[in-house]
Amino acid sequence: MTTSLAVAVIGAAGRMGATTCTAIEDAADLTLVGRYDAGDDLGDLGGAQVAVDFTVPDSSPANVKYCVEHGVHAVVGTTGWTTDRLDALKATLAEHDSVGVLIAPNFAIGALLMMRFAQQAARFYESVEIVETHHPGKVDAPSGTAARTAELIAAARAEAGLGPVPDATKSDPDGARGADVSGIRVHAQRLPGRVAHQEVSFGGDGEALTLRHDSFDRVSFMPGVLAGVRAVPNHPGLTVGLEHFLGLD
Ligand SMILES: NC(=O)C1=CN([C@@H]2O[C@H](COP(=O)(O)OP(=O)(O)OC[C@H]3O[C@@H](n4cnc5c(N)ncnc54)[C@H](O)[C@@H]3O)[C@@H](O)[C@H]2O)C=CC1
Ligand SMILES: O=C(O)C1=N[C@H](C(=O)O)C[C@H](O)C1
Repeated sequence: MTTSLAVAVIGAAGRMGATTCTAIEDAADLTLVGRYDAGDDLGDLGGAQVAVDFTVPDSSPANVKYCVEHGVHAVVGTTGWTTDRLDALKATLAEHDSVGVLIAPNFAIGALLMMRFAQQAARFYESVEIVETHHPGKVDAPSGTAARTAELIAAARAEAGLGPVPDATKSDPDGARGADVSGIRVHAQRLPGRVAHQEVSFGGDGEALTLRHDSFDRVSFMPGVLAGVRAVPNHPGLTVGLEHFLGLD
């Protein structure tokens, strides 16, 4: 007989939280034991073995700390995990070494593949830029996915001995060239009708390579979220990136 994994959702009233609650309810091997949103006391998290956090960047670290301190594994989709926040979480996890936390900038399988392909292509091209497009309700820019893609590309470029991306711009008072993330230009668009989209454009002598991923619906994130929920109890400590649970590393 297989036992069901008890799961709580934090941020349950939000766009991703609500979709996640439905996906858990529809999964035969998972039981939704708690829905929490802003202002709720997390209490014993309904007896959850795993909590999923889709809240806001400034709330997520405290929620995840609470989970770890209560022996509950966590799957985190919320963005905004700076190095300082990750370091603080690692310190908490060091005191609770049987607990696992997965922080995933993007749960969509195609987005993970796009990031991996971008990492592979990076060393072959002199120039690269990223354009991310999201719904106007998104509170952070650039997206966690774009920031992570830029960091992966920057690391691959450095390893290949590539210098800075050529750019003759001398005057840009309004920031038309976008954000500089680890030396990679990132541009963010916010448009109604969009969910989550990213294009990585590489340029070389007389050629271009464009990698594009589109999430047209939040259900695109659910197979990844559920894979993370099922795997995280077997991965104590901190894992950043769902790819590490999918054999993509
Ligand atoms: N990793 C991934 O694949 C994805 C990540 N995201 C990220 O997930 C986060 C949430 O996105 P959405 O659902 O679109 O936002 P949303 O604004 O629709 O939902 C956030 C929810 O969190 C609640 N909340 C705020 N503070 C809270 C607290 N302290 N405790 C409990 N609940 C709290 C809000 O009331 C709201 O219901 C964002 O950081 C977004 O970038 C979104 C989509 C996919
Ligand atoms: O806020 C969103 O919607 C999304 N957030 C994540 C991000 O910032 O990368 C993942 C996905 O892009 C959707």
